[in-house]
Amino acid sequence: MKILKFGGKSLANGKGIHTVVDIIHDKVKNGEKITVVLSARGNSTDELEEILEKASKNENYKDQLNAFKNYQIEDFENTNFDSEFNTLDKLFEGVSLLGDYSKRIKDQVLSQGEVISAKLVTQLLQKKNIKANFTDARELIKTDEQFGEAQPLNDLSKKNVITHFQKYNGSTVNVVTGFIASNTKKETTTLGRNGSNYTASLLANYLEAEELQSYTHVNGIYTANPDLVPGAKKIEQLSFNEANELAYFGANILHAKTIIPLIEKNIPLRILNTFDRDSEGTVITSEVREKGIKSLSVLENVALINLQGRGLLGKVGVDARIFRALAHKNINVSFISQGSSERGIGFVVNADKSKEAKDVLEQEFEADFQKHDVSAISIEDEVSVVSIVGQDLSTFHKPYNALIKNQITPLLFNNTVNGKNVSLVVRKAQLHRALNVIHGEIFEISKKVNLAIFGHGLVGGTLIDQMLQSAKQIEKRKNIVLNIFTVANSKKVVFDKDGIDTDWKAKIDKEGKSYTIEDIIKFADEHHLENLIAIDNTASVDFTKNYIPLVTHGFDLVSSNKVANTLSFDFYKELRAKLDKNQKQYLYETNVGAGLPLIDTIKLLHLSGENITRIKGIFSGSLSYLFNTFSSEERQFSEVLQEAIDKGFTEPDPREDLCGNDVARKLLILARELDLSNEFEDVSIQNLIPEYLRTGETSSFLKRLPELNEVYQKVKEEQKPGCVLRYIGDLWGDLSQQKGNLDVKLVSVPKSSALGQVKGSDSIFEIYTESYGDQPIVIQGAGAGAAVTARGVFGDILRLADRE
Ligand SMILES: NC(=O)C1=CN([C@@H]2O[C@H](COP(=O)(O)OP(=O)(O)OC[C@H]3O[C@@H](n4cnc5c(N)ncnc54)[C@H](O)[C@@H]3O)[C@@H](O)[C@H]2O)C=CC1
Ligand SMILES: N[C@@H](CC=O)C(=O)O
Repeated sequence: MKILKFGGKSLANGKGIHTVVDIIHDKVKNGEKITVVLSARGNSTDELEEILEKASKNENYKDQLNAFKNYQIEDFENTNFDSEFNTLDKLFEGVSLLGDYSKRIKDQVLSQGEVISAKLVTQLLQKKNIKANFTDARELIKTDEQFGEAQPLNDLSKKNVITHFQKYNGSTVNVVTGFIASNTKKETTTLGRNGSNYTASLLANYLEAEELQSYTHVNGIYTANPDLVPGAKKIEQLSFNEANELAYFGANILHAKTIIPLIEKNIPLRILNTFDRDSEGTVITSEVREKGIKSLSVLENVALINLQGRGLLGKVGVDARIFRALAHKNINVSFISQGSSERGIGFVVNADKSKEAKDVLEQEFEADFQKHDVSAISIEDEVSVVSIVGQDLSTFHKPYNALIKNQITPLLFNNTVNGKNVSLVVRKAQLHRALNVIHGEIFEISKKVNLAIFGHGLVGGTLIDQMLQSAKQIEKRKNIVLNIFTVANSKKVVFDKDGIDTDWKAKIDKEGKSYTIEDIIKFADEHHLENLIAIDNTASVDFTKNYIPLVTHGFDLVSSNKVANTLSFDFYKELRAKLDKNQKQYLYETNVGAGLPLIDTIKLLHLSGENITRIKGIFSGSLSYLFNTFSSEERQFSEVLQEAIDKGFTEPDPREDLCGNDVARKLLILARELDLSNEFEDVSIQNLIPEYLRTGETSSFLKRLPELNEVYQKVKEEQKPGCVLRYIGDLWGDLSQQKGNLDVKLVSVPKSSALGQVKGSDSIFEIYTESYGDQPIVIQGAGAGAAVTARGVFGDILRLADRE
């Protein structure tokens, strides 16, 4: 004999009911001996409870009651539930008159949900010529008188069940009401929420069934709730002990009580999906596998109670008083954490008991309040408990660190003495994100990194294309999913929580909306996006105002934009303090030398104590191209400059390069890497733009480029023979002092020198240090260009994504 139990979601609508009937029909036709246990349909139990509440408050409950009745019959015209509906009418009327109800009445009301669903399925089976028998569990399962949470009287119940089933020789399907029972006075009782599973498990035990099959709307037990964690994986097999732990820690697909009758008779429990008949589900047996399972479960409807006070410190018997007072009111405490330094005790109770728990404790500690030994008893309602079942403490640092990096600080932490389960209380608003972060870490499945890209011009646009092209490879090789959830320019933004696709440009043109940075933060928050990185590919001063809000809302930063690192030294320090405080990182390798590994090299040399004495070189890719080409070819200055612009080497406004600001910024960024506190104004800059061309629109400047020809032709011709023009940056002086000397200027150098040899758009950086003496460390390569810069930004993103 197999016991089949169908949950409310399987029975919620006509399609579900017919699927259930088909499953039963097929099994019977297959010659299987089965008994069926049913829950109430859909949300019927909750609905009945709500109507009851309304009736007791003398509110209009009749509309909702009529809707309830219609729901029960709507897809099934020939059914008749007059008797159940009359019972409900009378019960609600009585409650409405009295303005109150007892737990006994509530059980009578709620029981009608199971009676209706079992009667309905029985009738439908009979119509399909299956011998089906409506079985009211109240006739069989006898309990004590604890209405709402009744305990079965096992001997009596077992005797009743066996006698009843003996009446049927196995060819009849008993369709049994789950959840409900009765006491010895024949009054209806219920077995507590999720009680239908318990009914099925009791029947399996009494009848020594071969298997209990619990049909749900999911394919089995998952490593986490797949509705909340898309990466959750199905668990094929579990031991009873593991299932028990999961049940205790909130896996509501199981009920802790369900397992025990099955363990007693070693009956496997299989969790199946009504709507996916090919799935094997999860089977729970006594077999223990060597490598235990890990799973995440959640208790959502809980509250955290905090008892605080100086007088609690070291006082004997406080805990005992708390537990005694709560036990007296039948309030269960699931997790507790005690901190002597905080002089407080925090513990978790069911949310619906939190108010009562607070009242009880206020009474118990009334005298202690007066003596100021206890200062406050507070309730935090909006919390959830996440339990990592099977989590060894030795590796717990991984999920914990990941939580902290995502700005989720658990309110309370608790582990079992065997060190195999860890529970964390987190704020409800952070639950979704917390689950995904922990799950990603403990199962080492792909880590999702959520990216917000600001600026999609030459660099930003190339970066997006590079990322979309390599995303699959990166997921395969590094287990990292790069999810670009937003792209924004100076005016418009598009969002897609699941990641933009190759049509992003068209989307931003057609669907883009205006935005503020708060909209981006809100979107990430509302969609519980974890591992956030904001990428600045603008050249905007204004945008840098968003850095601190982004950091304080949990974003790491990557930027090709050099502005933030070259604003006042105060802002530079403030940003770093905010990054430290929020445990966030800011990477900007492309700020100097585009894709060249310059900043990292300087940082490491400086950190390792190497004394850097001077950094000199050609810092600008565009000006390198300009002067290399102009010096070696007989061409107009303006023609070569236009070429540098067209090749994407210059800044969005090329005057930023020509006036020396871009090189000055790079020099200042390196100086600050060496802990020098120079300001931008400290840089001595030779501006290459004649004064009369410095102001006005970029577009009009671009039209007047030929006016530069005469000036630079003269400079070229006035050089010594064998010399070429180079625009260089030089950082020098006693670099152990607060400030260094920073020079940006046009020089004429021998063609045969290191600087004179540089070609194309290459940059060259000579790093002089104490240990290397006169022989500088030289870094040379493409110093500008959208492709190399985007690659460098991509590298920074991967570095952040890859860290533990
Ligand atoms: N081109 C190169 O070789 C290198 C460039 N960089 C840096 O890369 C950055 C981007 O350069 P390009 O792509 O050439 O510029 P671009 O002008 O082609 O693109 C800039 C983008 O930023 C957007 N934008 C401007 N202000 C904004 C704001 N306040 N909020 C949001 N978006 C805004 C624009 O709408 C545009 O999409 C610059 O900071 C530049 O210094 C760094 C290293 C090398
Ligand atoms: N405009 C810059 C681009 C890189 O920072 C340059 O020419 O070097």
